[in-house]
Order: sequence, then C-alpha cells, then structure tokens
Amino acid sequence: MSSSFLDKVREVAKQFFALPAEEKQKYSRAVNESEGYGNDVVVSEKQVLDWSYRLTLRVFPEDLRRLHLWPQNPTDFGEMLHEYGTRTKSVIDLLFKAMAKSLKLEEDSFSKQFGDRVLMQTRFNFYPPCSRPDQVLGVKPHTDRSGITILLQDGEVEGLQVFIEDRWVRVPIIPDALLVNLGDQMQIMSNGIFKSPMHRVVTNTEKMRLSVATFSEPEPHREIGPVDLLIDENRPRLYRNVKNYGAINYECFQKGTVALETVRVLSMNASGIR
Ligand SMILES: O=C(O)CCC(=O)C(=O)O
Ligand SMILES: [Fe+2]
Repeated sequence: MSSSFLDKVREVAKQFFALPAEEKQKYSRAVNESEGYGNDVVVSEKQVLDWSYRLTLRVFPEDLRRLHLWPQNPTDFGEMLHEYGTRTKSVIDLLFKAMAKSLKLEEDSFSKQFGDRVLMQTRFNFYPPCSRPDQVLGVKPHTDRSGITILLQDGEVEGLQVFIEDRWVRVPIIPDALLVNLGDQMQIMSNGIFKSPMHRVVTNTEKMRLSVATFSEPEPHREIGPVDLLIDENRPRLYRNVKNYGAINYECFQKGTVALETVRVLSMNASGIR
C-alpha cells in the first residue's frame, strides 16, 4: 500500500471524528452490539473507561456489512474502507500462508481453520488529548482475540506500548508501515509458538492520536485448535479446540481473567493427578 493511500485512510478517518457529535451519533453503537460509533461498553460502575472514541465496522464477509453504520460523511468514507479492507485482507491471507510455511507446515494449515468466510472488523480509534495521562489510558492492557491484527498507527503521535519481559516498551512510529500484531487465536493454532502480546495505549496532554486496527477471526461456529503437526512429546498440546473464542475472550475481559488460560490443557503427571 502506498504512503499516499495510507495517509488518505488516516485523513478520511480524522474527518469523520472531527464531525459534530450529532452527526457521528447517527452511527452509534447499540447496547450489546460491537459495531458502530461510541465509547467502551459499560459493564460496571467501578469501570475506568478508556480515553477513546471508536468506530467499529465489519468489512468482510461483504454480505454481513451493516451499511447503515458506515458513515455517509465524509462522502468517500465507504470507498476508502472497502479499498483499505480489501488490501488488508490480502496482507492477512499472505501472512497466514507465510507463517505456516515458516513452521514447515502446509501453507493452508492456519487459513483452512479460519475458513473462507473470515470475519474482518476494522476499528478506528480516536484518542483526544487527555489532561491526566498519568491516570487514564487510551486502551487498557489486553491481548487481541483475533488471529492476526493489522494496525495502521498515527503518522506522528506515539502511544502504543507492548509488555516485554516485565516492562512496557514503546512501539515507534514508522509512518509507512503496517504493524502486524498476533492475536490469541494464532497462539492457539500454533500451539504457543507464535505469541499474542499484551499491549496498551497511553494518552498524552497535547496531541490527538488516531489508529486503525483490523482484526481477523473465524465465524463463531468454526472450531480452531493447535495444528496436529505442532504437537509432539517435546511440545505437548497446550490448548484445547475452541469455538466462538471471541465470546470467551469478551467474558474473561469483563471478569478480569486471562482468556487464553481458560482454554489451556492442564498437564497431568503419571498418576493422573494434577
Ligand atoms: O491504538 C493502537 O495503537 C492500538 C489499539 C488496540 O490495541 C486495539 O484496538 O485493539
Ligand atoms: Fe489491541
């Protein structure tokens, strides 16, 4: 993707977030829905909300697009999202193949688990300046539930951090780069070889920040699990097969538990006692 195209994606998204509140509210996320415009889903009075506005839209499969939630304003928003989504999908398809080959597996080992109706959601994150960046995060620590997430960062303003060896490490801005973030479902399929990193977004007092995250996951009824060839005596099965991991991940996030732990296979010793 050319840098002018990536700039265009950021520009059109910024134009949407700059619209008056009443205009953006036409595309509001309904209670219990994930698609549309708004803030965090509120699950408890004690919850500390993320300092961000989001617009989340499903781009694939095309017949599941909810076009009434796609902004009419700016007028080229729909065309931009279709184009960006299509190109991002090819990047994801390619990565699935390359990652399987890198483990000496058949190239469709991961993609065939996801099937040919992969769900792809694009989330536009808008982080306004925040007067108390010491107290409020743009996005709380989490791992993505996806297989692969493709992230287009702001062209200038940093904010993303990854948890590596017990500390938060900042992710630099590379203006023309797409950041590939692996999600929990890739960790499951690769039997723990590819890791889904914990990450968060910090706020800052002066500048707004925009990012565009595209998540890929299988349809909820499809079962995914560690690829057989990645399981042996030296590397026992780490995860059970799962369906609808999105729901498991969401429920755990609400409860503050780690979703991947709940699908882990517990090892037994010779006497069958854990
Ligand atoms: O804004 C970012 O850089 C990351 C956002 C993110 O982690 C997410 O939307 O899952
Ligand atoms: Fe994330």
